[in-house]
Amino acid sequence: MSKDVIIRFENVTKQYDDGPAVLDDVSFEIERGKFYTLLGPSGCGKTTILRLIAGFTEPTKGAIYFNGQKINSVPANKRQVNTVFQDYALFPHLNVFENVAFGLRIKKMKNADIKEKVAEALRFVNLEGYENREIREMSGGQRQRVAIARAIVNEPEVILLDEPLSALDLKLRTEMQYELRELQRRLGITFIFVTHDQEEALAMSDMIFVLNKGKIQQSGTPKDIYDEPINRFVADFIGESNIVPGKMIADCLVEFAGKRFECVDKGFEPNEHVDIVIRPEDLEITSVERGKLQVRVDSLLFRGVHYEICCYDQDGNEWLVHSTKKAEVGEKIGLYFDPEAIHVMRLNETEEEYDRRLEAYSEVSDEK
Ligand SMILES: Nc1ncnc2c1ncn2[C@@H]1O[C@H](COP(=O)(O)OP(=O)(O)OP(=O)(O)O)[C@@H](O)[C@H]1O
Repeated sequence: MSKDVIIRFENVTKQYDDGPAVLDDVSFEIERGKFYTLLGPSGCGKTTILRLIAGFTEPTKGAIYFNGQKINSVPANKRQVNTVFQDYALFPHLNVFENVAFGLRIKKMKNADIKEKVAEALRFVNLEGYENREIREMSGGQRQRVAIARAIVNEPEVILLDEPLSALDLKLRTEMQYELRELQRRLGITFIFVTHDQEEALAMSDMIFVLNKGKIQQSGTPKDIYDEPINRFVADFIGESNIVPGKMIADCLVEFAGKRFECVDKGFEPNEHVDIVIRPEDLEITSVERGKLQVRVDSLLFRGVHYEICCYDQDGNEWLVHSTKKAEVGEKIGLYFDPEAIHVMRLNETEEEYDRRLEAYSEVSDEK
C-alpha cells in the first residue's frame, strides 16, 4: 500500500538571523492519521520544526509540503494546522466555552453552529457541563483539555503539541498520556507531539523522530528505536543502556570486555570497531561459573519492582543490571545474556547509511 503522506520536509535548513543552523538539512515524511513524536534534548530543534509546520517561521533553505503543495510562505492562518502550546495559552478572562469558540468566532461562524461544534469538542475531551467555568477554576489537566478542545474544534488536519504535559505532576501526566493517545485514535487526526521525555515518547507514539543538534538521528517505531538504536546518542537517550566498545570479528561473532560472544548482527567489516549495547533488563544475575561475564557489584538501589545493580568487569566497563534478584555490594557475580540481547552499532553511522547497509545485507541474504 502506498503511503498517505500529509507533511514532507525536503532538505530543510533553518537559521535564525545569521546564526548557526538550528535545523541542518532535515528531510522526513509524516503520514496522515498517525501519532508522531519529536524527541530530543533541549535546544535540538523540536519546537523549530513545529513552528515551520505551523507557519510561524520560514525555512532558510529547502521545502515544506502539505498534501503535496509547497507551503514555505503560506501564512499560519491559511494552514490546516492547530497548535497546543506548553502553557496552553488560554484566555484567562474568557470562560471555557468562549475559549473553545474563539477561532470559530473569528471565522464568523453562526452562533447556533458554534454552540454545536463547541459542545462536540468538549464532549470529545470529557468536559461536558464545564462551558461556563472560568479558566482559573480549572485544574491543570482540565486546562490542558480545554486547550485540546480549542485545537480540535477547528477540525484541522494536523495538531501540533509542544510539550503539553510538562507542567503536570507525574500521575496526571500518565493519565493524560493515555487520554491524548486515545483521543488521537478516535479523531484520526495526525498528531505531532514534542517531548524530551523518552518514556513518554515510547508510550504514546506510532513513530518517533529522535533529534540531536538540528539533525534527525533516527526515525522509527518505538520498538525499532528501543531495540535497534543506530548510534550511541540514540541508545543513551532512549532508556538506560550499557554501551561498551567492541570489535566485530565476523558475522554473528563479536568481542568486548576481553571475550568473544555469539550475536545476531551481520554486515560489518572483519575486525571493525563498534559500540555494543545491552539493555539492563536483558542481563540476568547468575553464578560466576555460569555467567558469560564476570563482574563485581559496586552499588545497588531498590526501585520498587527491581533492583538497579551497578557492576564493573575486569576491564573497568560499567554494567547496569535490572534484576528482581538481590546481590551484595562487593560480591563477585556472573551476568548471563542471550545472543539476541547484544545490539551492535557501527561508529558514526548516519540513518541513511544504516538503512542502506541493512538493505544491502538483506539482498545478499535473499540471493543465498
Ligand atoms: N527566535 C529565535 N531566534 C534565535 N534563536 C532561536 C530562536 N528560536 C530558537 N532559537 C534557537 O534554536 C535552537 C533550537 O531551538 P528549539 O526551540 O527549536 O529547540 P527545542 O528542541 O524545542 O528545545 P526545548 O526542548 O528547550 O524547547 C536553540 O539553540 C534556540 O536557542
